[in-house]
Amino acid sequence: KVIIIVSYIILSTGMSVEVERKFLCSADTLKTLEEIGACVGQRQFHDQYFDTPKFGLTLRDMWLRKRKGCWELKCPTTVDGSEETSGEKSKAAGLCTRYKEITNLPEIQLRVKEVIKDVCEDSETGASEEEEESWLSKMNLVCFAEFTTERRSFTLQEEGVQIDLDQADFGYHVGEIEVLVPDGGDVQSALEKIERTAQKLGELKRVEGKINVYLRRKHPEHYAKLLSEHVL
Ligand SMILES: Cc1ncc(C[n+]2csc(CCOP(=O)(O)OP(=O)(O)OP(=O)(O)O)c2C)c(N)n1
Repeated sequence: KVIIIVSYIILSTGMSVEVERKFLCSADTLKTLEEIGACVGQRQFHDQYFDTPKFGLTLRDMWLRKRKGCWELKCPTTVDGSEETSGEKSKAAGLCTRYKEITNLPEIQLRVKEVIKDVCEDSETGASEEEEESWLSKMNLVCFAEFTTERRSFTLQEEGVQIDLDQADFGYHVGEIEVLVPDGGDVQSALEKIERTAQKLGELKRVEGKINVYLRRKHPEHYAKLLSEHVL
């Protein structure tokens, strides 16, 4: 009983669903955005992505990342049985991705361990700062991608969405319309907000995300495998 309660507490923290649509930000889109949106900030961050040497996480569509000292794990929303409803099978839903975003380190470690248990050493994972890097080696996780992004963020207040314009240091830029839905929240309404925002911004061309392009350029074999396994 205690184990069930503890698991429930762990699983109910640091979790939300990120619904987003990536687009090519043309000069026209930027002009429209500056007219109808409010700029809410500009920042720079460095991302490091981790996986096992045989890519045991990303081949299962799980993306472990460290950004500004914080850990994040993005994994498919279908993992926990929260399948999309028929109402979401729209054109708008097809243009968006939705991933469970976990930011609670003990839970990230639990999920990662579940997926790559075959390669883990038989020892406890530590959450203290000194032990932080040791959990990576215990789970045989190495950094396979890192880059810095310059991000400008806008908001359309009436929709409650965030629009990020990213310039990555390996020479790639991309825009994204994003809504963060709290665990158990309304994904359908997030999709509708994104669709209305996209319509306001004009004709949006669909493009790949930064890590996709990074992998295509720096790890072409793994990128090809992710395509053939239908992860990307
Ligand atoms: C079109 C498409 N893109 C990515 C994936 C896989 N995938 C899911 S999460 C993910 C990791 C990258 O997540 P993303 O949201 O693109 O990162 P970023 O651009 O930095 O935005 P932020 O996290 O700051 O909001 C990937 C590759 C997919 N299956 N299909």
